[in-house]
Amino acid sequence: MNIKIYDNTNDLITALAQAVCDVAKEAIATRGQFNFVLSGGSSPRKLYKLLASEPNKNQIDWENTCFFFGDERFVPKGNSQRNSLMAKKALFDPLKIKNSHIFKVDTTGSPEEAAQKYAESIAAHFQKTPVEFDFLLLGIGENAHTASLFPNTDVLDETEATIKSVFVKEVDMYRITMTAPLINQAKNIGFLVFGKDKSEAVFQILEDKSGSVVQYPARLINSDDHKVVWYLDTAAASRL
Ligand SMILES: O=C1O[C@H](COP(=O)(O)O)[C@@H](O)[C@H](O)[C@H]1O
Repeated sequence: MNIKIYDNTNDLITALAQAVCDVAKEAIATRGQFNFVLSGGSSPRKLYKLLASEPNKNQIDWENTCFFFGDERFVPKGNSQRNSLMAKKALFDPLKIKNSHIFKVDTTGSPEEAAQKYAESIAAHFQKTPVEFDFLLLGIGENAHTASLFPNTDVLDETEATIKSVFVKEVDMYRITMTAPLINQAKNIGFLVFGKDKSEAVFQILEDKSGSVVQYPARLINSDDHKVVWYLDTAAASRL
């Protein structure tokens, strides 16, 4: 298991930003493109702002970077709950990223249609090559969900590497999410987790042997694999 623990959030975010830059450089040098999956919620805001400012912004060739979302809230374009809106403000606008490089979830149809269209746009981008993102960023909730893989939802049983819609009773809304098999195909996965409020979930996911993935969905992400790195601050790691 690959767990990195930092004294404070700033050190954590700085290290994670450097890891993103390193993967981006390697991906662009070898494959000509960096495919970067963003997470939502509030935790990544600081990371996005750091990536969009000196010196990090000059380390990545943004012209050859494409952005995706691990999950999205099924709400209309421009709604303040959208994960893509936070990324727009913190990352895309400051870096003047072209719209054609941002793969957003279109929520104009039904949730099922949104998931299908998103899966199709990703497949079209990768053409005939395997859908393996270069860096896939994740967070967790206090209930151990990751992306929109929430406890006790059917999408946890999905065996196909794809995009699915799911109604999450807990938050009373539809979400569009990458399935665990799709996430696990990524070349590099980074969990960004800080704060004491997440410490119990971190323990349940990484160390506790009781319960199941149905209760702690982030366990579906292969933590044994060296490509998965947990970036924690001491507060989030305090139960380990
Ligand atoms: O619902 C979500 O929550 C998680 C964690 O968010 P945070 O606000 O606690 O950082 C996030 O990773 C996921 O993308 C988001 O949709």
